[in-house]
Amino acid sequence: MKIFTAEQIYAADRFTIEKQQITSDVLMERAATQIYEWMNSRLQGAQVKIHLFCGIGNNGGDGVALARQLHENGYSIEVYVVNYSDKRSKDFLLNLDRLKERKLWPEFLDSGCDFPELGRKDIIVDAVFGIGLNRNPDAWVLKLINYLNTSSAFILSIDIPSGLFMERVPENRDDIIRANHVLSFQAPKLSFFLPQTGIYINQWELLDIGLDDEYLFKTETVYELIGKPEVLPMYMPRLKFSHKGNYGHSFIIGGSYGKIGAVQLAAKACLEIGSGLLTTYVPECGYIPMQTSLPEAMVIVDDEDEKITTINFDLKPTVVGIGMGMGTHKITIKAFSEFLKTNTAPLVIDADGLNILSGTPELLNRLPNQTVLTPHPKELERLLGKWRDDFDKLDRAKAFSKKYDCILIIKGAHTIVIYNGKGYVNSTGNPGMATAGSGDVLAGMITGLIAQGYNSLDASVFGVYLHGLSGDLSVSESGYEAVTASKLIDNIGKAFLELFRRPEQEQHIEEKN
Ligand SMILES: NC(=O)C1=CN([C@@H]2O[C@H](COP(=O)(O)OP(=O)(O)OC[C@H]3O[C@@H](n4cnc5c(N)ncnc54)[C@H](OP(=O)(O)O)[C@@H]3O)[C@@H](O)[C@H]2O)[C@H](O)CC1
Ligand SMILES: [K+]
Repeated sequence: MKIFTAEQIYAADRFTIEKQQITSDVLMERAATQIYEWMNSRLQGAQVKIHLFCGIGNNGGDGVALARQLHENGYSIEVYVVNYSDKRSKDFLLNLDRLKERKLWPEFLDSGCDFPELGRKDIIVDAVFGIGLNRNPDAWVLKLINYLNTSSAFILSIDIPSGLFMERVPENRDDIIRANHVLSFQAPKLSFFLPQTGIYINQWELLDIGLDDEYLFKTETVYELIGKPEVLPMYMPRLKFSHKGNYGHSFIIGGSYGKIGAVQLAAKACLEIGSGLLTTYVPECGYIPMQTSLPEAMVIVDDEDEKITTINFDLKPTVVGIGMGMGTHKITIKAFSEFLKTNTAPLVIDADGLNILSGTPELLNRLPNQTVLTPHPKELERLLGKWRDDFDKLDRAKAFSKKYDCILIIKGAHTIVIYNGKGYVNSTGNPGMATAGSGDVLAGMITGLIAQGYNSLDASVFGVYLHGLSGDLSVSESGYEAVTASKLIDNIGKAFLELFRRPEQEQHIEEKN
């Protein structure tokens, strides 16, 4: 699903208005009706007090139109106009008049006024600012935002929490509405998915206001939210007349004394996701652990017992995954550097492989095209340098990926795969996955997908999605705290099955037919 910028959303509005031969207030009315229906289906006429805080732009206009619909259907409402500017929008004014025609008089809030009393069980509709916010709100508006945040009432934000910018991080953490739920129009907003801005949103949902399909389809976006519809077409079914040689030979290099487990996890995940063959390269101390825990894998050992000192092997891997638990000893750096001189296979680099790269950046020039790098935040910072904020981080990541023609996977609550100036924002996964070895599993999964013939970008996007889905399945079995990297591996198979599971309702209709 595309993630549009504010400019693109405004352009979509104009295109829709022109093509559907409607006025702009029809779009506003559609927006308000969608929110009304969402609220009504949950409240079912309950006599709870609904406080609507409306700005003076179109976000405020949505709020005022919603107030009218709620009132007409018997809900108990209070409307407040947050009078932060004289530049009231045309459709806001139109809807304000419609409210007054019904003898509904909003309370106007200005600097210096007292804020209304809010009950614990009340509902706040936040329609102060939408996607048009372009500067810091005045101090008294920030005070209001703070006041709303400290109330215990449920906050429903329209389109985006007020105070949250579309493309930059707020200066002060307290200047943004902390929404219990956001009802956003047509498309998700990038700020919902970044660590510094996503924290203001507990849950979000999209409402379709009928923006023109042609515009939405044709307009290219930099960011895309990756869900099932995006990954299903990537799936490569297995062929009936195939053998293990068709699914590639993965080669996983890593481990050091006390960290052989990282290779075990990556190797298991690589096999579980479908790699045809797998060889691991570990220090000698890893031989017995690898052979006993993973009988499917072949093992080559280094001459040294505790660390990798040379990477000598006599096989032609389809793909190499390197770095998990490898350490950054001088001699290991030398071995890695020598390996890069001759390697031509596609690469997935994780953990200490990344630390070596950031300490010896000249090695970056030796990476084959489309090498996949899977850094966690600290490793990413070592590669990119300190970023100003999450948006700057994305810009730096795009520039880095372009410079070295590599695929950069920014791991987080919403992992983002960066390549060729684009960002693929993952939608699966959960905080249970913040656990030891989770990254080793991801690196192994991506390696295993490349082995089977997925191109490195698809393998990254699909691998990240399946990894998150395995995490979601693990949580449904054991709760957040008990998710471990091994459980993620156990659920890779179920994640594949889940991809093809149709919603129960759909199955039921088909059975009846
Ligand atoms: N397609 C859709 O998604 C539709 C969405 N709708 C709703 O419209 C808003 C966007 O409305 P807009 O009027 O463009 O913007 P806002 O309501 O967010 O802001 C209004 C104006 O406020 C000014 N502004 C910005 N920042 C500040 C500030 N810190 N202090 C004071 N004033 C500020 C700015 O105007 P300026 O000229 O003064 O810069 C804004 O324009 C969207 O979020 C949806 O809720 C439509 O209803 C239907 C289509
Ligand atoms: K809002």
